[in-house]
Amino acid sequence: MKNLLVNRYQIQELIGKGTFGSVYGAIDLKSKKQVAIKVENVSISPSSIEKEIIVLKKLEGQEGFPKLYSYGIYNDHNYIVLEKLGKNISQIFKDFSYCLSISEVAYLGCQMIRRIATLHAHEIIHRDVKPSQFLIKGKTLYMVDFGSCKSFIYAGSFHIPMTEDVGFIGTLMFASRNAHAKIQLSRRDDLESMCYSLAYLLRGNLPWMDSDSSNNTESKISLRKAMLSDPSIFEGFPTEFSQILAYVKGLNFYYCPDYGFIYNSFKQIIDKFGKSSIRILKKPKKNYRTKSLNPHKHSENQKNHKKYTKPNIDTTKIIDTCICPTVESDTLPEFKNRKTIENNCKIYKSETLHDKGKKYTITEEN
Ligand SMILES: Nc1ncnc2c1ncn2[C@@H]1O[C@H](COP(=O)(O)OP(=O)(O)OP(=O)(O)O)[C@@H](O)[C@H]1O
Repeated sequence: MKNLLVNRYQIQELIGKGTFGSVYGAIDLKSKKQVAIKVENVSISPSSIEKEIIVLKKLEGQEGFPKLYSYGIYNDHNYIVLEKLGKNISQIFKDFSYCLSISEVAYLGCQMIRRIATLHAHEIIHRDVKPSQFLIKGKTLYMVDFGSCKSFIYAGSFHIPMTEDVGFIGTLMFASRNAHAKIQLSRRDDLESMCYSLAYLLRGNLPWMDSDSSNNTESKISLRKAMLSDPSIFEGFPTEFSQILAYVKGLNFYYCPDYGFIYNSFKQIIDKFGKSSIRILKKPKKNYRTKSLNPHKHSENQKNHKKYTKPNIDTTKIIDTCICPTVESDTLPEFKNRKTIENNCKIYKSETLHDKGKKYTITEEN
Protein backbone atom coordinates (compact mmCIF):
# COMPACT_ATOMS: atom_id res chain seq x y z
CA MET A 1 0.00 0.00 0.00
CA LYS A 2 1.41 3.41 -1.01
CA ASN A 3 1.84 6.07 1.65
CA LEU A 4 -0.71 8.43 0.12
CA LEU A 5 -4.15 7.15 -0.89
CA VAL A 6 -6.21 9.16 -3.42
CA ASN A 7 -3.99 12.18 -2.68
CA ARG A 8 -5.85 12.68 0.56
CA TYR A 9 -5.11 9.99 3.16
CA GLN A 10 -1.60 9.74 4.56
CA ILE A 11 -1.06 6.13 5.67
CA GLN A 12 0.66 6.01 9.06
CA GLU A 13 0.57 2.41 10.26
CA LEU A 14 -0.74 -1.07 9.56
CA ILE A 15 -3.30 -1.75 12.32
CA GLY A 16 -4.00 -5.34 11.43
CA LYS A 17 -4.64 -7.93 8.77
CA GLY A 18 -7.90 -9.84 8.49
CA THR A 19 -8.87 -12.83 6.37
CA PHE A 20 -9.66 -10.73 3.32
CA GLY A 21 -7.80 -7.48 3.72
CA SER A 22 -5.82 -5.07 5.85
CA VAL A 23 -6.68 -2.10 8.03
CA TYR A 24 -4.39 0.95 8.13
CA GLY A 25 -4.32 3.96 10.42
CA ALA A 26 -4.12 7.19 8.39
CA ILE A 27 -4.61 10.91 8.61
CA ASP A 28 -7.13 12.68 6.38
CA LEU A 29 -5.07 15.62 5.07
CA LYS A 30 -8.26 17.57 4.30
CA SER A 31 -10.15 17.23 7.60
CA LYS A 32 -7.01 16.50 9.68
CA LYS A 33 -8.94 13.63 11.27
CA GLN A 34 -7.43 10.27 12.20
CA VAL A 35 -9.12 7.57 10.11
CA ALA A 36 -8.95 3.82 9.60
CA ILE A 37 -8.73 2.55 6.02
CA LYS A 38 -9.70 -0.98 5.15
CA VAL A 39 -8.46 -2.34 1.83
CA GLU A 40 -8.95 -5.57 -0.09
CA ASN A 41 -7.83 -6.66 -3.51
CA VAL A 42 -10.49 -6.05 -6.20
CA SER A 43 -10.12 -9.67 -7.30
CA ILE A 44 -11.75 -10.90 -4.06
CA SER A 45 -15.21 -12.11 -4.89
CA PRO A 46 -17.70 -11.59 -3.36
CA SER A 47 -16.24 -8.36 -2.05
CA SER A 48 -16.54 -8.08 1.72
CA ILE A 49 -15.93 -4.32 1.48
CA GLU A 50 -18.95 -3.91 -0.80
CA LYS A 51 -21.08 -5.61 1.84
CA GLU A 52 -19.58 -3.44 4.58
CA ILE A 53 -20.52 -0.30 2.65
CA ILE A 54 -24.16 -1.40 2.34
CA VAL A 55 -24.39 -2.27 6.06
CA LEU A 56 -22.59 0.85 7.31
CA LYS A 57 -24.85 3.06 5.18
CA LYS A 58 -27.91 1.41 6.75
CA LEU A 59 -26.46 1.91 10.24
CA GLU A 60 -25.46 5.54 9.71
CA GLY A 61 -25.88 7.58 12.90
CA GLN A 62 -26.43 4.56 15.17
CA GLU A 63 -24.51 4.50 18.43
CA GLY A 64 -21.59 2.05 18.50
CA PHE A 65 -20.98 1.71 14.75
CA PRO A 66 -18.06 3.46 13.01
CA LYS A 67 -18.81 6.36 10.68
CA LEU A 68 -18.26 5.63 7.00
CA TYR A 69 -16.39 8.64 5.57
CA SER A 70 -15.60 7.53 2.06
CA TYR A 71 -15.00 4.55 -0.23
CA GLY A 72 -13.76 3.72 -3.71
CA ILE A 73 -11.24 1.80 -5.76
CA TYR A 74 -7.54 2.70 -5.81
CA ASN A 75 -4.69 0.80 -7.46
CA ASP A 76 -6.60 -2.49 -7.79
CA HIS A 77 -7.91 -2.24 -4.25
CA ASN A 78 -11.38 -1.61 -2.88
CA TYR A 79 -11.11 0.70 0.10
CA ILE A 80 -13.32 2.19 2.80
CA VAL A 81 -12.41 5.09 5.05
CA LEU A 82 -13.83 4.69 8.55
CA GLU A 83 -13.89 6.48 11.86
CA LYS A 84 -10.75 5.40 13.72
CA LEU A 85 -11.47 3.41 16.84
CA GLY A 86 -9.27 2.04 19.61
CA LYS A 87 -8.25 -1.48 20.51
CA ASN A 88 -10.44 -4.51 20.10
CA ILE A 89 -11.59 -6.64 23.04
CA SER A 90 -9.08 -9.42 22.28
CA GLN A 91 -6.22 -6.93 22.49
CA ILE A 92 -7.64 -5.39 25.67
CA PHE A 93 -8.04 -8.86 27.18
CA LYS A 94 -4.35 -9.46 26.50
CA ASP A 95 -3.43 -6.06 28.03
CA PHE A 96 -5.21 -7.17 31.18
CA SER A 97 -3.22 -10.41 31.29
CA TYR A 98 -6.26 -12.42 30.20
CA CYS A 99 -8.14 -11.65 33.39
CA LEU A 100 -11.25 -9.50 33.44
CA SER A 101 -13.59 -9.19 36.40
CA ILE A 102 -17.09 -10.63 36.27
CA SER A 103 -18.54 -7.09 36.23
CA GLU A 104 -16.28 -6.15 33.32
CA VAL A 105 -17.44 -9.12 31.26
CA ALA A 106 -21.09 -8.42 32.14
CA TYR A 107 -20.57 -4.79 31.17
CA LEU A 108 -19.19 -5.88 27.81
CA GLY A 109 -22.26 -8.13 27.53
CA CYS A 110 -24.55 -5.11 28.11
CA GLN A 111 -22.86 -3.22 25.30
CA MET A 112 -22.60 -6.21 22.95
CA ILE A 113 -26.31 -7.01 23.22
CA ARG A 114 -27.16 -3.37 22.49
CA ARG A 115 -25.04 -3.42 19.31
CA ILE A 116 -26.49 -6.75 18.19
CA ALA A 117 -30.05 -5.53 18.86
CA THR A 118 -29.39 -2.44 16.72
CA LEU A 119 -27.98 -4.53 13.88
CA HIS A 120 -30.94 -6.94 14.02
CA ALA A 121 -33.39 -4.02 14.13
CA HIS A 122 -31.96 -3.10 10.73
CA GLU A 123 -32.78 -6.64 9.52
CA ILE A 124 -29.12 -7.69 9.41
CA ILE A 125 -27.33 -10.57 11.11
CA HIS A 126 -23.56 -10.38 11.64
CA ARG A 127 -22.63 -14.10 11.41
CA ASP A 128 -19.12 -13.64 12.83
CA VAL A 129 -19.58 -12.31 16.36
CA LYS A 130 -16.36 -12.66 18.42
CA PRO A 131 -14.32 -10.49 20.83
CA SER A 132 -12.11 -8.99 18.10
CA GLN A 133 -15.19 -7.56 16.34
CA PHE A 134 -15.80 -5.15 19.23
CA LEU A 135 -13.58 -2.11 19.53
CA ILE A 136 -13.49 0.54 22.21
CA LYS A 137 -13.48 4.29 21.67
CA GLY A 138 -14.01 6.49 24.71
CA LYS A 139 -16.67 4.80 26.80
CA THR A 140 -18.44 3.13 23.90
CA LEU A 141 -18.03 -0.36 22.53
CA TYR A 142 -18.23 -0.38 18.72
CA MET A 143 -19.09 -3.29 16.48
CA VAL A 144 -17.05 -3.70 13.27
CA ASP A 145 -16.43 -5.99 10.30
CA PHE A 146 -19.65 -6.44 8.38
CA GLY A 147 -18.18 -8.54 5.57
CA SER A 148 -20.07 -11.69 6.64
CA CYS A 149 -23.41 -9.94 7.26
CA LYS A 150 -26.67 -11.04 5.70
CA SER A 151 -30.16 -9.63 5.65
CA PHE A 152 -32.58 -12.04 7.32
CA ILE A 153 -35.56 -10.40 5.65
CA TYR A 154 -36.43 -10.77 1.99
CA ALA A 155 -39.22 -9.51 -0.27
CA GLY A 156 -39.82 -6.66 2.15
CA SER A 157 -41.08 -8.55 5.16
CA PHE A 158 -40.44 -12.31 4.97
CA HIS A 159 -37.90 -14.08 7.15
CA ILE A 160 -35.31 -16.08 5.18
CA PRO A 161 -36.10 -19.81 5.15
CA MET A 162 -34.26 -22.33 7.28
CA THR A 163 -32.19 -24.06 4.62
CA GLU A 164 -29.48 -26.63 5.19
CA ASP A 165 -26.05 -27.28 3.63
CA VAL A 166 -25.22 -23.60 3.52
CA GLY A 167 -21.49 -23.98 4.25
CA PHE A 168 -19.64 -22.91 7.37
CA ILE A 169 -19.72 -19.17 8.15
CA GLY A 170 -17.92 -17.52 11.05
CA THR A 171 -14.93 -18.29 13.26
CA LEU A 172 -14.48 -21.85 14.55
CA MET A 173 -14.00 -20.98 18.23
CA PHE A 174 -17.05 -18.73 18.52
CA ALA A 175 -19.39 -20.19 15.90
CA SER A 176 -22.83 -21.45 16.95
CA ARG A 177 -23.73 -25.14 16.79
CA ASN A 178 -25.96 -24.36 13.78
CA ALA A 179 -22.98 -22.86 11.96
CA HIS A 180 -21.17 -26.20 12.39
CA ALA A 181 -24.31 -28.08 11.32
CA LYS A 182 -24.27 -25.89 8.15
CA ILE A 183 -27.79 -24.67 8.88
CA GLN A 184 -28.73 -21.20 7.68
CA LEU A 185 -27.90 -18.72 10.45
CA SER A 186 -30.41 -16.36 12.02
CA ARG A 187 -30.59 -13.89 14.92
CA ARG A 188 -30.19 -16.59 17.57
CA ASP A 189 -26.75 -17.55 16.22
CA ASP A 190 -25.28 -14.05 16.72
CA LEU A 191 -26.40 -14.35 20.35
CA GLU A 192 -24.91 -17.81 20.80
CA SER A 193 -21.56 -16.52 19.50
CA MET A 194 -21.86 -13.57 21.88
CA CYS A 195 -22.29 -16.05 24.78
CA TYR A 196 -19.18 -18.00 23.69
CA SER A 197 -17.24 -14.72 23.42
CA LEU A 198 -18.20 -13.79 26.98
CA ALA A 199 -17.38 -17.30 28.24
CA TYR A 200 -13.93 -16.94 26.68
CA LEU A 201 -13.42 -13.58 28.41
CA LEU A 202 -14.47 -15.04 31.77
CA ARG A 203 -12.48 -18.25 31.56
CA GLY A 204 -9.50 -17.30 29.39
CA ASN A 205 -10.30 -20.17 27.06
CA LEU A 206 -13.15 -22.26 25.71
CA PRO A 207 -13.63 -25.94 26.57
CA TRP A 208 -13.44 -26.97 22.91
CA MET A 209 -10.06 -25.24 22.42
CA ASP A 210 -7.17 -27.68 22.40
CA SER A 211 -3.67 -26.44 23.22
CA ASP A 212 -2.51 -28.55 20.27
CA SER A 213 -3.85 -26.49 17.36
CA SER A 214 -3.83 -29.53 15.04
CA ASN A 215 -6.74 -30.83 17.15
CA ASN A 216 -8.78 -27.73 16.45
CA THR A 217 -10.24 -28.82 13.15
CA GLU A 218 -13.80 -27.91 12.24
CA SER A 219 -15.11 -31.45 12.78
CA LYS A 220 -13.39 -31.89 16.18
CA ILE A 221 -14.50 -28.51 17.51
CA SER A 222 -18.02 -29.13 16.26
CA LEU A 223 -18.16 -32.49 18.07
CA ARG A 224 -16.74 -31.12 21.34
CA LYS A 225 -19.17 -28.18 21.22
CA ALA A 226 -22.16 -30.45 20.63
CA MET A 227 -21.23 -32.81 23.47
CA LEU A 228 -20.81 -30.12 26.11
CA SER A 229 -23.68 -29.52 28.52
CA ASP A 230 -24.86 -25.92 28.90
CA PRO A 231 -23.93 -24.99 32.48
CA SER A 232 -20.39 -26.40 32.28
CA ILE A 233 -19.16 -23.60 30.06
CA PHE A 234 -20.15 -21.03 32.71
CA GLU A 235 -19.53 -23.26 35.74
CA GLY A 236 -18.30 -21.23 38.70
CA PHE A 237 -19.66 -17.96 37.30
CA PRO A 238 -22.97 -16.17 38.03
CA THR A 239 -25.95 -18.31 36.95
CA GLU A 240 -27.30 -15.47 34.79
CA PHE A 241 -24.66 -16.30 32.17
CA SER A 242 -25.80 -19.92 31.78
CA GLN A 243 -29.45 -18.81 31.88
CA ILE A 244 -28.81 -16.48 28.95
CA LEU A 245 -27.06 -19.25 26.99
CA ALA A 246 -29.89 -21.70 27.71
CA TYR A 247 -32.43 -19.07 26.56
CA VAL A 248 -30.47 -18.38 23.36
CA LYS A 249 -30.01 -22.09 22.57
CA GLY A 250 -33.76 -22.60 22.97
CA LEU A 251 -34.68 -19.91 20.42
CA ASN A 252 -36.50 -20.91 17.28
CA PHE A 253 -34.78 -20.10 13.97
CA TYR A 254 -37.33 -17.39 13.18
CA TYR A 255 -37.86 -15.97 16.63
CA CYS A 256 -37.14 -12.38 17.57
CA PRO A 257 -34.96 -12.66 20.71
CA ASP A 258 -35.83 -10.79 23.88
CA TYR A 259 -32.78 -8.52 23.87
CA GLY A 260 -34.08 -6.61 26.89
CA PHE A 261 -34.13 -9.82 28.99
CA ILE A 262 -30.50 -10.51 28.08
CA TYR A 263 -29.45 -6.92 28.78
CA ASN A 264 -31.24 -6.93 32.15
CA SER A 265 -29.57 -10.22 33.11
CA PHE A 266 -26.13 -8.69 32.49
CA LYS A 267 -27.19 -5.63 34.42
CA GLN A 268 -28.21 -7.82 37.37
CA ILE A 269 -24.71 -9.29 37.44
CA ILE A 270 -23.19 -5.80 37.50
CA ASP A 271 -25.56 -4.77 40.30
CA LYS A 272 -24.49 -7.84 42.30
CA PHE A 273 -20.74 -7.60 41.72
CA GLY A 274 -20.40 -3.80 41.63
CA LYS A 275 -19.42 -1.28 39.01
CA SER A 276 -16.25 -0.10 40.69
CA SER A 277 -14.12 -2.88 39.22
CA ILE A 278 -14.91 -1.95 35.62
CA ARG A 279 -11.57 -0.80 34.20
CA ILE A 280 -11.83 -1.78 30.55
CA LEU A 281 -13.06 1.50 29.15
CA LYS A 282 -9.90 3.25 30.27
CA LYS A 283 -6.41 2.78 28.94
CA PRO A 284 -4.79 0.07 31.04
CA LYS A 285 -1.83 1.22 33.08
CA LYS A 286 0.85 -1.06 34.44
CA ASN A 287 -0.55 -0.99 37.96
CA TYR A 288 -4.03 -1.97 36.71
CA ARG A 289 -2.79 -5.41 35.80
CA THR A 290 -3.84 -8.41 37.73
CA LYS A 291 -1.69 -11.48 38.24
CA SER A 292 -0.75 -12.95 34.89
CA LEU A 293 -2.79 -16.01 33.98
CA ASN A 294 -2.07 -18.47 31.27
CA PRO A 295 -5.08 -18.18 28.94
CA HIS A 296 -4.75 -21.80 27.92
CA LYS A 297 -4.99 -23.18 31.43
CA HIS A 298 -8.70 -23.43 31.94
CA SER A 299 -8.63 -24.77 35.50
CA GLU A 300 -6.36 -22.02 36.84
CA ASN A 301 -8.54 -19.31 35.44
CA GLN A 302 -11.72 -20.86 36.69
CA LYS A 303 -10.28 -21.45 40.16
CA ASN A 304 -9.38 -17.80 40.25
CA HIS A 305 -12.95 -16.78 39.44
CA LYS A 306 -14.51 -19.31 41.79
CA LYS A 307 -12.90 -17.70 44.79
CA TYR A 308 -13.76 -14.31 43.29
CA THR A 309 -14.59 -11.51 45.66
CA LYS A 310 -12.92 -8.47 44.12
CA PRO A 311 -10.31 -8.22 41.37
CA ASN A 312 -6.77 -8.53 42.55
CA ILE A 313 -5.84 -4.88 42.05
CA ASP A 314 -4.77 -2.01 44.22
CA THR A 315 -7.84 0.22 43.98
CA THR A 316 -6.08 3.15 45.59
CA LYS A 317 -3.98 3.44 42.43
CA ILE A 318 -6.95 3.65 40.08
CA ILE A 319 -7.46 7.29 39.39
CA ASP A 320 -9.51 7.10 36.24
CA THR A 321 -11.88 4.27 37.10
CA CYS A 322 -14.91 4.47 34.88
CA ILE A 323 -18.12 4.12 36.83
CA CYS A 324 -20.18 2.91 33.95
CA PRO A 325 -23.88 3.58 34.16
CA THR A 326 -26.03 0.74 32.94
CA VAL A 327 -29.53 2.07 32.56
CA GLU A 328 -32.77 0.07 32.48
CA SER A 329 -33.43 -1.70 29.17
CA ASP A 330 -36.83 0.01 28.79
CA THR A 331 -35.15 3.38 28.40
CA LEU A 332 -32.78 2.26 25.63
CA PRO A 333 -33.84 2.89 22.02
CA GLU A 334 -32.36 -0.44 20.79
CA PHE A 335 -34.95 -2.42 22.72
CA LYS A 336 -37.96 -0.20 21.99
CA ASN A 337 -38.70 -1.18 18.40
CA ARG A 338 -38.80 -4.91 19.12
CA LYS A 339 -42.52 -5.06 18.41
CA THR A 340 -42.00 -3.53 15.00
CA ILE A 341 -39.38 -6.12 14.10
CA GLU A 342 -41.68 -8.93 15.16
CA ASN A 343 -44.59 -7.51 13.18
CA ASN A 344 -42.45 -7.04 10.11
CA CYS A 345 -41.10 -10.52 10.23
CA LYS A 346 -43.37 -12.92 8.40
CA ILE A 347 -42.69 -16.51 7.48
CA TYR A 348 -43.68 -17.86 4.14
CA LYS A 349 -46.84 -19.95 4.61
CA SER A 350 -45.75 -23.31 3.26
CA GLU A 351 -42.37 -23.38 4.93
CA THR A 352 -41.30 -26.40 6.92
CA LEU A 353 -39.25 -25.95 10.05
CA HIS A 354 -36.85 -28.48 11.49
CA ASP A 355 -36.24 -26.93 14.87
CA LYS A 356 -35.14 -28.98 17.85
CA GLY A 357 -35.49 -32.23 15.95
CA LYS A 358 -39.22 -31.69 15.41
CA LYS A 359 -40.69 -31.22 11.99
CA TYR A 360 -43.67 -28.96 11.70
CA THR A 361 -45.21 -26.71 9.13
CA ILE A 362 -46.11 -23.09 9.53
CA THR A 363 -49.71 -22.74 8.53
CA GLU A 364 -50.15 -19.08 9.24
CA GLU A 365 -47.92 -16.08 8.89
CA ASN A 366 -46.74 -14.78 12.23
N1 LIG B 1 -12.42 1.42 12.46
C1 LIG B 1 -11.33 0.86 12.99
N2 LIG B 1 -10.46 1.59 13.73
C2 LIG B 1 -9.35 1.03 14.27
N3 LIG B 1 -9.00 -0.26 14.12
C3 LIG B 1 -9.82 -1.04 13.38
C4 LIG B 1 -11.02 -0.53 12.78
N4 LIG B 1 -11.65 -1.56 12.12
C5 LIG B 1 -10.88 -2.65 12.30
N5 LIG B 1 -9.80 -2.36 13.07
C6 LIG B 1 -8.72 -3.28 13.49
O1 LIG B 1 -8.07 -3.77 12.32
C7 LIG B 1 -7.64 -5.09 12.49
C8 LIG B 1 -8.08 -5.96 11.30
O2 LIG B 1 -9.49 -5.99 11.31
P1 LIG B 1 -10.35 -6.91 10.33
O3 LIG B 1 -11.76 -6.67 10.68
O4 LIG B 1 -9.95 -6.68 8.93
O5 LIG B 1 -9.87 -8.36 10.64
P2 LIG B 1 -9.94 -9.30 11.93
O6 LIG B 1 -11.23 -9.09 12.65
O7 LIG B 1 -8.67 -9.11 12.73
O8 LIG B 1 -9.85 -10.74 11.26
P3 LIG B 1 -10.93 -11.57 10.40
O9 LIG B 1 -11.09 -10.91 9.08
O10 LIG B 1 -10.29 -12.89 10.29
O11 LIG B 1 -12.20 -11.59 11.19
C9 LIG B 1 -8.18 -5.56 13.84
O12 LIG B 1 -7.14 -5.48 14.79
C10 LIG B 1 -9.25 -4.54 14.19
O13 LIG B 1 -9.33 -4.34 15.58
